Amino acid sequence: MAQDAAQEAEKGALQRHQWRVEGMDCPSCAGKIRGALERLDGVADVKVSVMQGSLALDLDTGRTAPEDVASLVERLGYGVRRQSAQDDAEAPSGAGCCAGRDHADHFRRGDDASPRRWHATAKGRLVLATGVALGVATLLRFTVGAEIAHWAFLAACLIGLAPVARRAVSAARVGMPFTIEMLMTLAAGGALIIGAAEEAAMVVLLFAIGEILEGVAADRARSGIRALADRVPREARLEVAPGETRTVDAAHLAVGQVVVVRPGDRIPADATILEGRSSIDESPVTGESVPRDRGEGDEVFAGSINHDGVLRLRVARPPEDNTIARIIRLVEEAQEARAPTERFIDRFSRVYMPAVVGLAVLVAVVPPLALGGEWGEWTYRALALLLIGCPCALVISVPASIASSLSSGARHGLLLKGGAVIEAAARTEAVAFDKTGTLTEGRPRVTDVVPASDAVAVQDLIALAAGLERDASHPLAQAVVAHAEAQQVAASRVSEARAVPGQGVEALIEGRRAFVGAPRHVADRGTLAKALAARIEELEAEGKTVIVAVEDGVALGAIALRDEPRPDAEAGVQALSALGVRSVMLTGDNDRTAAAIAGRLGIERRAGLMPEGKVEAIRELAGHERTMMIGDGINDAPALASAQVGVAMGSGTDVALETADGALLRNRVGDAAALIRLARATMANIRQNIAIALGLKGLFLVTTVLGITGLWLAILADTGATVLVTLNALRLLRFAPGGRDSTEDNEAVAPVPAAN
Ligand SMILES: Nc1ncnc2c1ncn2[C@@H]1O[C@H](COP(=O)(O)OP(=O)(O)OP(=O)(O)O)[C@@H](O)[C@H]1O
Ligand SMILES: [Zn+2]
Repeated sequence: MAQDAAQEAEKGALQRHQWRVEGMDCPSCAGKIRGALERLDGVADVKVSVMQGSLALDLDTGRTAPEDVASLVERLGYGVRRQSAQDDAEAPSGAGCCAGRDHADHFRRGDDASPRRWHATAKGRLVLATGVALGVATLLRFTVGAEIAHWAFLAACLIGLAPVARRAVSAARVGMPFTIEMLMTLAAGGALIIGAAEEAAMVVLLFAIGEILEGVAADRARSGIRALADRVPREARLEVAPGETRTVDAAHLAVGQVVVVRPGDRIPADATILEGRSSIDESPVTGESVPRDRGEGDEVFAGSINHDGVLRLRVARPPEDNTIARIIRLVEEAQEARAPTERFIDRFSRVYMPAVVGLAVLVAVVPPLALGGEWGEWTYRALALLLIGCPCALVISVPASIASSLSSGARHGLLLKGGAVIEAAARTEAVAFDKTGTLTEGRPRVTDVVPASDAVAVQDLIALAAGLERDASHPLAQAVVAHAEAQQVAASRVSEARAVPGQGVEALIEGRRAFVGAPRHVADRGTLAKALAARIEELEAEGKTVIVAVEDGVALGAIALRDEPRPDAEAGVQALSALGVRSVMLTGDNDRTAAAIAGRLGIERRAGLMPEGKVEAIRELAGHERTMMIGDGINDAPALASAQVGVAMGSGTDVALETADGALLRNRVGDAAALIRLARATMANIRQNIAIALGLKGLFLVTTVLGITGLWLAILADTGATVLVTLNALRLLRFAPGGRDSTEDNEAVAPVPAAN
């Protein structure tokens, strides 16, 4: 307790500060910044996000000034701009486009993240300058002669090397001697000293080009997800008076405001329809390409396209909390979440760099001393080895694949929260589906009403059931109430209604005890006539769910309901078994009903499960098979959490987006298989990338020590590997959930024409 208080007091001195950082291309950049800042006095909880280009940390300004943080980041070679401070006069007045409204505007516009033309960046100018100098030097060699050209090459090398060396020294001064910049500086500097100026200049140029290419690749993966934000229109037609609208900035809409959306326009905010009916294309948000019919009271997502009707909408969420904004945020966060493989690579490269430097020293020293080798020759080989120690390709191999994969998935409504989840999903052996709302539409309808005897009127049976179910939220309850309304039967008055999870509803009706619910739970509460029981079994064998209404210890009759399987449920289960993945249906429904449905879909079943029983069933499955649980996210959070991977199905439910490991936004059973295929494709891609990176390194390590390849081939191999690895990762952006020949899915990804 006392310790807590002390920590609190200490925390009181710390304040959160944020910056935007430009020029970070890979996790090693983030690592460098994090490492350097963590060594500063009075700094805690440093968060660097490569994808968002942001830096946040807790700072005790008494010990380190915010300006010192910024200047350190600058010295490491990055552009930096103060974003916001919690409460102070230091906030750059008027700096930035939108102080205070940062998030809303940035997620939509992504100005800061949008790539600048490469030649306008510091790195771009460096490449141009070095390239021109190198060209001039080459020209001089063939005209004036080698003597003067040597000095020109030296100049070209120094032009390119100076900023790199500065960054290397800054990093070394804050305790990080082993950086890529340091390797470059040592190698190129050493080459200059042994008189290989021409090659040194070439190496510096190739290194600079490689850095730019890396940045381009990182931007590609980034813009894949940023593009989603552009689907929200910038303008909205705000209703200012009945029948009168004014065009306003959609980023400034507030909850409760009313907007009008014309046919063909995009919807500017997550909203509820007040008036109008239209077919709405939600593909920009959920990836679902079949438009849905929406009317009064329905919710719509920002970014969806309104096809045919004029809609009046009430804004339901502020712009920065729109579903699409949350999806983007989630994917960006996921892109930072490190996979186990990635952590391994990180640790590996931390050992790898010093090891190669050590090897280089040995190569420079041992052969000349022990074997009488020539000093110049072996120094040269050692310098080339230093370049091979650059782990760039290796370091970006995993995150590049994961970033592409997550972007690609998000565009098809397949969300996974990070690399660790992808790894787990790829190894899935069994998928457990919740029945209601996941395998089925979740909209049961009453099909049969069966009174227990002629003494009971159908109307009375419906009235009793509807009275009991009136306030229950279960889909069965809603179906019964809807049926009563359609039949114009007034619900009976009940009191003290109480839902019994997994069983039904109990209540009092004029002082008598009443119940409606599962037939197997009737026994405790009353008697079920033989004939009725037999009829119930028949109905259940048809795949219907039957509930029984009991009053005063006597079952008055049964109501059968049917919940249709989703149209692609059977195909979805088949797609999974084509991947070698077993499917199991979990349900609270009775076994006969479950068997009828499972038989149609070709899926295994566990029926009659109470809510806690589902969790147990998952634990048991997950105990001997890697299990993915797919549920509608509404009340199966514990079951989702018990599986290796918990995936929520259904677009827009907050629970789905926030609590599960992943989500299928398109309400398609087939997307379970698509998710696993994407995860497997990603893992295969990662393995290829590691093989490319390590393979090329290994190859050139050997050829360098043997003296077959020299300095510039070493750096070319490094740049080449980096480019290959990123290009390979970008292939994942072309993933099609329905398989290679699915054209329909490609349409869903195609850019939709802007509405305004
Ligand atoms: N409000 C209710 N009215 C009538 N019956 C109910 C109600 N709630 C539960 N039941 C009965 O209990 C059974 C199990 O309900 P539970 O909510 O556990 O499963 P479910 O959500 O309907 O199905 P699934 O497990 O497939 O998603 C239902 O099939 C039904 O017979
Ligand atoms: Zn890098």
